[in-house]
Amino acid sequence: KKFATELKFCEEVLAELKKPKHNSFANPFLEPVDPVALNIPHYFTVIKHPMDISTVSRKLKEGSYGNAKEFEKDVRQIFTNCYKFNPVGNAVREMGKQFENLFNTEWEK
Ligand SMILES: Cc1ccc(Nc2c(-c3ccc(O)cc3)nc3c(C)cccn23)cc1
Repeated sequence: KKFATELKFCEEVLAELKKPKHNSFANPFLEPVDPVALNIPHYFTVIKHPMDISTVSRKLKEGSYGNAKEFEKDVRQIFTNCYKFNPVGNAVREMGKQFENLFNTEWEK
């Protein structure tokens, strides 16, 4: 796809991920994980590439993504971080699964 239309699509997908109606499962992924607030001081020793939707949004606005693939890579980093840190059975892990499902549905449109 032409560069501009590719990034326009990324903006549209991001807008959908941020909609309040998805808040029940998207919430933990909208802002950077705060290890102090969450009392998980070891977070940055476990997660080498922190990522969240607000950071993806900023990078998209700043023109940091050369193409849709680079955008997708950062979004999927959010999911892999979630699954690496939150063990099976943890509620946030299940929220990550729901959030990934939403992204996959929008991304394939
Ligand atoms: C002791 C403990 C265990 C698990 C968590 N996970 C967690 C995460 C999280 C999200 C993404 C991520 O890559 C890592 C963690 N976000 C939260 C929130 C918003 C509330 C409660 C728990 N949360 C927090 C504390």
